[in-house]
Amino acid sequence: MGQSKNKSKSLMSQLMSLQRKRLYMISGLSLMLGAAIAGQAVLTAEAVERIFVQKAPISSIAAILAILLIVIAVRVLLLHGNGRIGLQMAASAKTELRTAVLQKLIHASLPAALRGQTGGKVSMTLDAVDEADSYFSQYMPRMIEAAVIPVIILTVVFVLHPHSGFIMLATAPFIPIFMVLVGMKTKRKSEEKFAQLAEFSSTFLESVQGLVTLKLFGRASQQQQEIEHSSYKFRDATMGILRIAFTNTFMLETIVMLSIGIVALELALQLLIFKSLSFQTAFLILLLVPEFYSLLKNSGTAFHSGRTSMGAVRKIEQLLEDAGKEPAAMTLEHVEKPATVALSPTVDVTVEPNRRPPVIEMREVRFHYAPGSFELSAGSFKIRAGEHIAIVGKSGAGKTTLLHLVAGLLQPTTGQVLIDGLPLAQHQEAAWFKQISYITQHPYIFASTLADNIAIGLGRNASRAEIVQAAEAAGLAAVAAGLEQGYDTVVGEGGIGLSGGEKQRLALARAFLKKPAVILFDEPTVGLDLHTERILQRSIAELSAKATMITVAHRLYTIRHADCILFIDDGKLLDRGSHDELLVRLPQYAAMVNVQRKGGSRS
Ligand SMILES: Nc1ncnc2c1ncn2[C@@H]1O[C@H](COP(=O)(O)OP(=O)(O)OP(=O)(O)O)[C@@H](O)[C@H]1O
Repeated sequence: MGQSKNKSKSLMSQLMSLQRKRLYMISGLSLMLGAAIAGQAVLTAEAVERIFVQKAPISSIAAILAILLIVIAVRVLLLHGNGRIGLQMAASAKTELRTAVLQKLIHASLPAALRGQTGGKVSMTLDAVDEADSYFSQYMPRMIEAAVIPVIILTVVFVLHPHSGFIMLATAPFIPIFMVLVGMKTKRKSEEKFAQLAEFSSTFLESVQGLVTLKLFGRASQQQQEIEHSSYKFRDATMGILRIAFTNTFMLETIVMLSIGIVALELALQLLIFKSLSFQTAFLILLLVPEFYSLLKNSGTAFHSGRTSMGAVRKIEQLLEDAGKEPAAMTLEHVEKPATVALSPTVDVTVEPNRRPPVIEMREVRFHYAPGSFELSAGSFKIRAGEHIAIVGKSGAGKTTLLHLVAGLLQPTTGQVLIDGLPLAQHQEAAWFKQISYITQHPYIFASTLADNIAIGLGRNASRAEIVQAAEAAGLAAVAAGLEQGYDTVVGEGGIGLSGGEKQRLALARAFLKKPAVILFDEPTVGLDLHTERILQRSIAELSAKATMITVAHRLYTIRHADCILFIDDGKLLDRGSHDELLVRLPQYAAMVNVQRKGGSRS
């Protein structure tokens, strides 16, 4: 807890150190502002003295009034300047924060990226970062003003009339003491509020995404209640903060009023009873005292919003810490999408990979997601360059986990994955991802045109000719031809939907553009129509002709044609070898093949 508090400070202080120049500027402007406030009071007192006490004609104070107007204008400009710098600080700090959050999320390891709820992360990235605004736009400028200007005012008052100065000095600390007490409570409440907001956003997002499923299972109204409940909790947390804010303002006003009253009473006594003070001095002090307390009061209000912001920053920091907990694996940014099916003998186009396929070696690899949970023990084996490997085993055996270890999306708990003899962790992440295509069962389609979605396969801008060529090789050209705007049709969210087979062809087209040296392929478990399956089979065969291919295989065809089959059972690599070898020496494999044959799996 104590440690996390320090870390919160360090994130804030990191942000503050980036703003050092602006903080100096605010300090400088605040000094001038203090001088302007004192000057305005002096000039006003002088003018009032001349007109009302000395009964001088208005014309005699024309010069004073003119200077007073200039001083007021300067004061307004200085205030405006401080406000602007505050806003600039907030804008740049928010950019830093948002960039940090997005970078962390993008570069998080697979388990870290999947941890937590999407809606919560979205609300954190957008709302919590926005909430940090007031720390920079309000809290810091007001705090600097409160540290500089009251000192100037106090000095003037002490010079004029030390008694009033002592009263101000004695009453002023009540404001910061009160602020600290309230602030502590506000920060905790603010953290609560963000937890509630994250929960509310997650519930809402889940409900929208799973609306069809919820309706089909008759859970729509129950989910509605959950949203309602979640929104009430968020409302209560917000109201809790507002309640503190209102109480805070009321208490501050009371303290300020009492303090001004005490100084005014003392001035009146000195002026009327003891006659130890001139009207001009008393009036000047009376003008400065409200300025003094109003600055402290403003800093009190700013302190409240500053604490709220700190709660938000603390939440962001937690998110950053969570996302950074697994330094292990590489990022998801280059992960490719799905496709289907197995090898086919009809290869008629040569796809030259970007690089020579590497030798992949597993050395005593073990992995677990969390201590005590599922453990994968993959042992040691080598995948030769250009070899076609099938990973087989029951559902939940650990096939996808093994694929992710090879891809570098997960890092072994013990042991190593070596690429061309060098540990994967020592390879440049971007360079490694450039070599691989990961074709999952559920390719992600971005809300953009079909052409843009294919072009993702290439790190640079792909030409239309390259896109069309890749689409043709993946059997997607016919799909594009059927669309009204062809390759410029918007697909994904907000555009037209694509069928499962079309999505897989799109994923393949991306891979054709990329020309990977290693293809990781999570074969679809669901059947596709024969035509689609043939197209995909041919495309994948073409793509893998000169690449290393590792398939989580479900089809007997794929399994039988693999150079080597890895059989995994309950997290253990039981055996590896060719189809014929395993049939003879591994009864579990023979049993699985038997089941597949009986099940009529295409072979
Ligand atoms: N992110 C995760 N955190 C914790 N456990 C996980 C995670 N992902 C998978 N597991 C667990 O690891 C085990 C292996 O999962 P994996 O996805 O590798 O199996 P699989 O053989 O690919 O299964 P399937 O064929 O059904 O896709 C399962 O028990 C699963 O519950």
